[in-house]
Amino acid sequence: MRPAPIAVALDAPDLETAARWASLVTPHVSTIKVGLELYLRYGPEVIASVRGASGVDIFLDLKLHDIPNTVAGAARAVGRLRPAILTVHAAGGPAMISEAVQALPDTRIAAVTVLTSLSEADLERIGLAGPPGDAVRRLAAMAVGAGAQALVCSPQEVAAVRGEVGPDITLITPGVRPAGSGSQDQARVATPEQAFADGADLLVIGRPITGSADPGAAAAGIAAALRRSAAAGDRRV
Ligand SMILES: O=C(O)c1cc(=O)[nH]c(=O)n1[C@@H]1O[C@H](COP(=O)(O)O)[C@@H](O)[C@H]1O
Repeated sequence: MRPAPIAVALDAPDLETAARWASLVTPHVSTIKVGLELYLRYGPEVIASVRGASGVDIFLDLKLHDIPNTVAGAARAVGRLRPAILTVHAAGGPAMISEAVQALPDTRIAAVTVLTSLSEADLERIGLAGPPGDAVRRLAAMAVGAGAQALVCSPQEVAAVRGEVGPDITLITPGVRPAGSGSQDQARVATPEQAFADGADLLVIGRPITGSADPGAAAAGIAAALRRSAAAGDRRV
């Protein structure tokens, strides 16, 4: 059985916990995500620890955001870790995105549009007044024009973004919460089934899996729910 299109966010305080979560979930999911907490504490060695002997894809979520030359150098610096996906902030602009893409030809550069933790009220305070979907679509089109092969947006916008950028761009959605789970610090959320039905290619899920008493069973349960959705033909795009 193919692993489900889920990236488990290993937002762990220590390497042992991250490696344990990784070994529990990798039979069920395609991807594991290493973010700032682990990478800043342990550096590149964390990747080998969580990858283990598995063939799981590594999603390195560093959300790079700086001038183009600095981001190009940072992207080259992580190239030897062979991440399948590396994030940059779309708001860094087209030249920055393009430099990251050129620096790492074998990695999918994913541009983060509008963080899923931000509400419409937050966006107004930042100076992006209007529905979040408008800013997400603008940033998505700009990022793809600059060469990004993947985008990060909330599941609430994924169908609109798919309409904007077409079928060939990988759409990644955090802000995923199984029915009955609390949204915590996420503002724009939907269920895994909804995100998948609306066209997400990869669902980023952290605490609903890693905060469960049995992360392996939680990952397997969500993977099975996605398989049922796919079998029922629920995917609309
Ligand atoms: O780039 C990301 O992965 C990301 C972008 C975004 O807009 N929102 C977002 O939550 N994320 C990441 O997705 C994960 C979500 O984790 P949970 O909220 O625990 O499911 C975290 O590791 C975040 O860093």
